[in-house]
Amino acid sequence: MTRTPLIAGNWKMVLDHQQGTLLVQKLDWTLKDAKHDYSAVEVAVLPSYTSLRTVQTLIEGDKLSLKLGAQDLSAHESGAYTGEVSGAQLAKLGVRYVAVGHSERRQYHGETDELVNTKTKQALAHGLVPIVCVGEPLDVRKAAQHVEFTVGQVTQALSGLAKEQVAGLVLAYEPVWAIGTGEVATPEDAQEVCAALRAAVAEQFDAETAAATRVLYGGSVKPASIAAIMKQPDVDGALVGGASTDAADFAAIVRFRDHPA
Ligand SMILES: O=C[C@H](O)COP(=O)(O)O
Repeated sequence: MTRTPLIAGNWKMVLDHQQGTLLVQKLDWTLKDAKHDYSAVEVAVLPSYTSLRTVQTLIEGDKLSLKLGAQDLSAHESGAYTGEVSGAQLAKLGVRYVAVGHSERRQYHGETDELVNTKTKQALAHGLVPIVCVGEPLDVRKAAQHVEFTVGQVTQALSGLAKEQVAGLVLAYEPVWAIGTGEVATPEDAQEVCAALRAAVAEQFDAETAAATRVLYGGSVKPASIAAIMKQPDVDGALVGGASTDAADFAAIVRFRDHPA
């Protein structure tokens, strides 16, 4: 089973729509110059809600090959939920990917595994591809409980889904201690957990499903660290935060095949 690598840039709450436009234009030029084959390595950007429309217009108008993603969605279908954005609204805007259960949502907004499961189902119901994020905090890693912890998060996030749905979604392993800290998990750390998550999907669904599901690594990914991470057999891409807000760095990450591991 071949899994197309995915490099997704999560801009978090960093760029406004004008900065986002510039970034996408620079990224597109850089990748065009490098003759990037988007069918060989897929590229997505996840702007803030306020920039989605601008980036979508740019992608559509200039026929860019970048995919559009959102950073979150509401667990509700529609109605009186002030401040929330629904899966239907995102789908209408041409959004393809949506991050669900990012550790910053879990940490600062109290998102539970149950809520992550509901949001995953909402995303799928609207034809969006959820990027389901899991990862252990430092104390769990120190206690060597990281595999059990992240497998538990994935099992609950995927509960009640059909195997066809799981085959099409994306998991992202992001150890909390490596996010925005400059601490990158070693390629072997990333492989250990990504392989365990795939095995957990095989157990919960089946081997064919697990072979199709893409598993990303995230946490201080930089141009210098990506190639070794991508060499790992169970790592199918990266969810990039800080480095995705710099066009040259993000393009270099997308072009990981150009660098020696
Ligand atoms: O969603 C992205 C992750 O939180 C990683 O962020 P970072 O690359 O800034 O560590």
